[in-house]
Amino acid sequence: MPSILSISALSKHYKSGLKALDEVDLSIERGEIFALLGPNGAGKTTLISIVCGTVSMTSGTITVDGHDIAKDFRAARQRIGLVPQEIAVDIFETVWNTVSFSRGLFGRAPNPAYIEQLLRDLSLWEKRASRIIELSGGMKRRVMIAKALSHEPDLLFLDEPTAGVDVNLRRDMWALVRKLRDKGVTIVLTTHYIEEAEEMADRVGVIDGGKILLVEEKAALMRKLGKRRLTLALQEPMVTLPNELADWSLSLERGGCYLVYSFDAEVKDTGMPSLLHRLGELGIDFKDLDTSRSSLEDIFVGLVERAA
Ligand SMILES: Nc1ncnc2c1ncn2[C@@H]1O[C@H](COP(=O)(O)OP(=O)(O)OP(=O)(O)O)[C@@H](O)[C@H]1O
Repeated sequence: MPSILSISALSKHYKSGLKALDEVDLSIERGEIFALLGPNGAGKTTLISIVCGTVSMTSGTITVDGHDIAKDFRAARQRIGLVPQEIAVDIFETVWNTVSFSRGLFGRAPNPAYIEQLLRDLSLWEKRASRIIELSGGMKRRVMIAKALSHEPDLLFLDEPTAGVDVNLRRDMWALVRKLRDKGVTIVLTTHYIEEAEEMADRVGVIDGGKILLVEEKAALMRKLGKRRLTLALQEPMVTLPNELADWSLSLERGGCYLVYSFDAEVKDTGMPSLLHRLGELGIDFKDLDTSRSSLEDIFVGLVERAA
């Protein structure tokens, strides 16, 4: 079966001369949650807008469920749901009408039972007769999702789904996205919250300056680039590292009060026991120790810095 979304050699040069996308290749597989990460201005929204037909491409090819967006736009677009960053609905319209009308715009026959189930799944059923203006911010966001799903798309784009929402709502959104995936919807989300990608994504893509820097399964990425850190709070601050410790990758932090050892998270012989033994021999005492694993955020920042 072909990928649900296949992008090849996609470039976008805005009239200003800015190259927002530069020969981007990307395939999204059916049923996955894919997180597209990138700093401000990386090209994420441009990419989504081109796939959804609101921005024209300069060159490249895009197919959605096998339909080329240049040749067969309607069929391609019908398979896509888009939840944009901004809440864009008629605020004086009711929840029910907003979601039902949107289905009609995609040429789908009315299906009140489907819309009812959708509103129930999104905890909006009780609010179906309310006007959008009467809803809380979190409910408005859920209406945007219901609207995007009204025509039963296979591929859902969520552009910054949790920007500016509180922690509880963010967790609700994550649960909702997982539920949608379990129902067979493929999800592409853009986010600045690396925690969000770490929590939800099956695969992660990193984009910067209009170029895809990396696409990788999240777990493999964390394994490959992840480091562990052993932090020792020293009894006595150290000014420099003694030569006797040159075999370990060590650094001093916070005015020499902490000794930090970074090591590969995956290797069998971490070098940690021998380091602790050596410290004992050298009479270097510590009052506390802590180990941690590098986060997707550390990996992301490292990648973008290297590219810059
Ligand atoms: N209509 C436009 N005309 C000219 N340049 C544009 C236009 N829209 C976007 N750009 C530029 O294209 C680049 C990519 O913008 P885009 O909105 O795709 O980035 P993004 O990754 O979505 O950023 P953010 O995370 O801030 O939303 C930016 O430099 C932006 O200023």
